[in-house]
Amino acid sequence: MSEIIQPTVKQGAEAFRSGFVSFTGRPNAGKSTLTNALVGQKVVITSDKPQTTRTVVRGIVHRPDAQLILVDTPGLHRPRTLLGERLNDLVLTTWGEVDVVAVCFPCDERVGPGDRFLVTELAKARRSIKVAVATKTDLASPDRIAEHLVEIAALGAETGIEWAEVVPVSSVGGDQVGLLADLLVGLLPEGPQLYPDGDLTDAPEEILVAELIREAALEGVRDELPHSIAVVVEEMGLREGRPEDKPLLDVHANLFVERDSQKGIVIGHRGSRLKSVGGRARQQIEALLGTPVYLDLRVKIAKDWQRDPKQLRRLGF
Ligand SMILES: Nc1nc2c(ncn2[C@@H]2O[C@H](COP(=O)(O)OP(=O)(O)OP(=O)(O)O)[C@@H](O)[C@H]2O)c(=O)[nH]1
Repeated sequence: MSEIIQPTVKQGAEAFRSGFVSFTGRPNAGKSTLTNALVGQKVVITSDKPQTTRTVVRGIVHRPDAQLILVDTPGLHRPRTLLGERLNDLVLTTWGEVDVVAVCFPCDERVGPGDRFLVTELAKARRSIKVAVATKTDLASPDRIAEHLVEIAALGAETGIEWAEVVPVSSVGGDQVGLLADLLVGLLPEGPQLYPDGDLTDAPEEILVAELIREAALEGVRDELPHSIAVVVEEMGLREGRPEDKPLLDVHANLFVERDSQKGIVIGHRGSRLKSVGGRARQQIEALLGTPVYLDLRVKIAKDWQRDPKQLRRLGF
């Protein structure tokens, strides 16, 4: 899935364009949902818990005239843990490498200090073109959207950023998503196709599967617990000796929490919660990979892993 093929330049009246776009914005701004809406399939997980995104995952939009590679970054925030610092570093590095940075400002929230912090940092990344996206327009009145666009323009002026475009969209309603794709393509440099037709992401399957399990585990948990959950796929492979028309994919995964008390919550009364998490995750994995799945999911404690460099490495950060 992840191989980069030899560049081929597609022929046509208009030159083919290709490049990288990074969505950024405060936690919960709708970046992951927008990535999936543009790709047309779920390639990154989403949730209503802030700071869901931890890895840089790429979604790939294939068009006859262009290839748009979307880089989904964690939300930038004032770091409180070592994990927080690592995630912020990842964001700053990404901004220096992409062609376009698109900042998401959710319409159901005012432009605020969190946005100002982020945009002030972004202004330092001089190389990339900047676009503003007003997300979640389905949650706001036309008047509120208009006001929001004015606030976004003012923030640009205040921080010295010149927005190449300011685009209102609703990923859930599918509103203006196509227009946003057109505008982004227009900002990309001319270049060859970078990924094979049909590839929608270059994240390894183990990562996608771990993320789907984490997404299922995040549903219904509160407070600090979402941040304490990490999932690692230890082993994944087709079970041997199965008939060719009845394959079964074995997935062995560990779900880490930071404390004993959290383990109890995740497992639930007599394992009920873990069972439903496993069931939901299994359905999503089967939908993604198109094979029946046997999911062996175990809960383990990695004490205070968010603050421990050794544990962070082990969990892939
Ligand atoms: N109504 C509505 N909800 C949306 C829209 N886009 C995203 N959401 C919701 O907003 C929440 C956050 O969306 P995500 O896409 O996970 O946000 P994110 O910016 O990637 O979040 P982090 O990974 O935490 O930084 C989820 O509950 C989404 O369903 C939209 O266009 N309309």
